[in-house]
Amino acid sequence: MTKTIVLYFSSTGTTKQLAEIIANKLAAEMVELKALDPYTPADLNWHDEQARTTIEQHDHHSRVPVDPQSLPDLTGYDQVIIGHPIWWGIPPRLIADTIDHVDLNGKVLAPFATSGGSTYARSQSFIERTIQENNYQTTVRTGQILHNAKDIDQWLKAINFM
Ligand SMILES: Cc1cc2nc3c(=O)[nH]c(=O)nc-3n(C[C@H](O)[C@H](O)[C@H](O)COP(=O)(O)O)c2cc1C
Repeated sequence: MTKTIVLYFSSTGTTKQLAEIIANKLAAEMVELKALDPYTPADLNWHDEQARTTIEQHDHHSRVPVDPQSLPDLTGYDQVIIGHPIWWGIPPRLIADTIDHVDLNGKVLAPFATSGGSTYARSQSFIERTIQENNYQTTVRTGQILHNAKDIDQWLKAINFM
């Protein structure tokens, strides 16, 4: 039987809600990714040029450490779903650090996000580039911005996860 795990990062709970719906639908394990240095509300203020997330997200190819204790062992899983918010058009940079530190070789990876309006296109490129940087043999499905249970059903069917 195909085994799926859902990893998610969520700073204000929106992505978490969707990750929970997905995990329930697929009867999949779910794991929360945490920043090694947790984000404060001030860090998330995109109106502030000096806010931590503004600086991190504009620092190309940088990595933000994920808490290694939040990382699961992916041995035995065939399919990996990664959920995240969109920050400045792309995934939070700890998602790249996560990809660096879990072994995605041989897995099918399906990313999704929640956003205030951005599409998934730039995030898809970000995820695919990070997979290439790690030389993983990973099949990356087309990611999507998800809003509700209906979107989730459509997406999971489109990527052959349901
Ligand atoms: C620092 C920061 C930057 C953001 N940048 C974008 C963006 O570029 N495009 C967008 O559509 N939404 C943006 N958002 C909105 C979030 O993607 C959206 O609120 C998301 O659902 C939050 O998910 P979470 O509650 O799981 O953290 C940003 C939010 C924050 C905090």
